[in-house]
Amino acid sequence: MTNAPAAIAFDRVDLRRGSRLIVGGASFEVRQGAVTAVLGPSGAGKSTLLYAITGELDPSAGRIEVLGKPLPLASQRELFALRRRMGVLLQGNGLLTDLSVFENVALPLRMHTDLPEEVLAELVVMKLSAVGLGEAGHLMPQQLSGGMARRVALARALVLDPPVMLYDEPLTGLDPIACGVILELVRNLNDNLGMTSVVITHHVRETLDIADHVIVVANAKVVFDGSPEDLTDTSDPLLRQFLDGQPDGPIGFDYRKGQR
Ligand SMILES: Nc1ncnc2c1ncn2[C@@H]1O[C@H](COP(=O)(O)OP(=O)(O)OP(=O)(O)O)[C@@H](O)[C@H]1O
Repeated sequence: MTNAPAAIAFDRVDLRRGSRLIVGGASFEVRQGAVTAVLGPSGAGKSTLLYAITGELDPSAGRIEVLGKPLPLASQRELFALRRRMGVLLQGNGLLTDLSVFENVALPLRMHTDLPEEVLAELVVMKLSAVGLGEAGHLMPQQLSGGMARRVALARALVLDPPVMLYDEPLTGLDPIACGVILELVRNLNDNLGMTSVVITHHVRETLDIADHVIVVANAKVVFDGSPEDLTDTSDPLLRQFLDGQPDGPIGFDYRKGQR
């Protein structure tokens, strides 16, 4: 796994919002085929990294490469083509409440392909089955539990067979059992569909169990880049504060205008 080529590479990347540096000098690689967890305290810049990967936020310095393409891309057309190759599961599920589960999952296929209806239906049912909801196509979003809705959103993110899946806080609002189901799906889908996965999360312990590789962002920097085992065993005071959930330590929680 560690010798697999990089699906995503950051080289000394600075990300700003206005003049404010959110993440500075970030260098790391996401290996093809791996599940990479991006961890860090609230407001550290994890979602900002995701926006940089999807090309929604251009770096103010450094180089980003995604699936062999250096960002920013030359045209909107190229950017849309790249985005089609990235499945994104956002914090809210973003299901359309007036469409059935089937139609929600079918939406990207209807927008981006001209597949005949029977092929489209087969693909939708296949993806719903992959998340354990093969017989739920007729339900409306209001009839779903939180965990089921998250799985429908996942099926929709997967329906165009993206080589890369990006998950932003996929466990928010779910009970421990539903969290376990989602994390198991992340791992199994990654392996069975031959994908590369990036999981941004606050759920440190649970996610370390399924991750191959971990990046920790804190104090506007990448402060750890390594294996889950090395993170768990670390004696670094900043990482220990984060892992053990201690309120006092090297990680600052104050918002300061113009700095981090
Ligand atoms: N569009 C924006 N304009 C200005 N500042 C922003 C914008 N989006 C995020 N920020 C700031 O960037 C910082 C990092 O935010 P980000 O959402 O990346 O953190 P995070 O680590 O994902 O946090 P959380 O875990 O709470 O979701 C925050 O201080 C936030 O206020």
